[in-house]
Amino acid sequence: MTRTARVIEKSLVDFQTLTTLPSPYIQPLQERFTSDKILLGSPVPVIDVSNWENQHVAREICDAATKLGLFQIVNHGIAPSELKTVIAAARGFFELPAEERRRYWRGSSVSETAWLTTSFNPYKESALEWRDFLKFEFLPHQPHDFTATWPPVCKGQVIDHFKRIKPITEKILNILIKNLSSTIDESNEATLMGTMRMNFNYYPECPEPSLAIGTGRHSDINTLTLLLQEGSVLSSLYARAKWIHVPPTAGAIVVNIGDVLQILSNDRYRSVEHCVVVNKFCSRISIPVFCGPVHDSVIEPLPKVLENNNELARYRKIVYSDYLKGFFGRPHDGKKTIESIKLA
Ligand SMILES: O=C(O)CCC(=O)C(=O)O
Ligand SMILES: [Fe+2]
Repeated sequence: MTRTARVIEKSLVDFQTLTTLPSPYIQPLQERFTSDKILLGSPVPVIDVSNWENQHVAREICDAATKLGLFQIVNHGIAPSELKTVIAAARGFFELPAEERRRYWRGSSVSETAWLTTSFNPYKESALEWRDFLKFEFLPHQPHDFTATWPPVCKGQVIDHFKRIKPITEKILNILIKNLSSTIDESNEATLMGTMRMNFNYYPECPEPSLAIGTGRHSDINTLTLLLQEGSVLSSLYARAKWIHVPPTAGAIVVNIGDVLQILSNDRYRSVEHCVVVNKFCSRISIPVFCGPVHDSVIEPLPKVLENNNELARYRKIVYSDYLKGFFGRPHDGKKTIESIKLA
């Protein structure tokens, strides 16, 4: 058995007494995050969504989706105490004894819709990511009791968080699609929001953070991600232009545009490349909720967008399950997946 194989059989959380970074986690120089790569003075928009009907709010959302592909929302209606509860539930899971956590290990999880793993794609990566994650899937056509096998330590909080996030996701998607002179209807609903997935991402303290990466550069491939994050400047999310810090802000939710919205809008909206840096002294939790297509959706620019603007599709059509295979078949690698279906 190789050293990499041994490492990925257990969670990072079980390595906590290390003083140096194990070699499988050492990133090549060009992927390490150094301060000269950070763009200062270019703040991520923070949008107050206390009144969804306000035209100004819609304009700010569409503007941010067009320019950076990422923004934060505040006054969204989820109380700070409710957000803290779901973060605490995630920590509760990663603090369970190893043998309890192992029951959910990918490939042998006691649940078909919740599983734990480490890094992103450990068998394809030349350097591993410094992160464990527990994924929960809300897919159509599940038996009504599909959450029964989820970890009792966090199950209730995951269900509650999902119920609170879902209507916010729908409101943002409605605004973005309306701005394309289109509407959400039976023809596109399953593509825009047929599935929801939630991660508990856990980034433990890292002995040599400057050599590691928490989550490698990528854009999310779904439609829209609503992410709850804790952290600090040195253990946090960064998004591209150069790299812009996405400051953890109490009560705020990060919204990021995924590839499917970029494709559907024929490049009007931009999916945003992002990555996560890790820290020597504090661990970090983030909880993204990924809203996306059902697997058999055909992804292509919306006919209305092409028609209204008299333009040609910039992407070839693709069934979402094939798009997923492309993304999950390689390490995190910037925007390679969307580039692979771009028409010349
Ligand atoms: O931890 C974060 O802030 C972001 C994680 C992320 O990009 C992802 O899970 O897709
Ligand atoms: Fe992401």
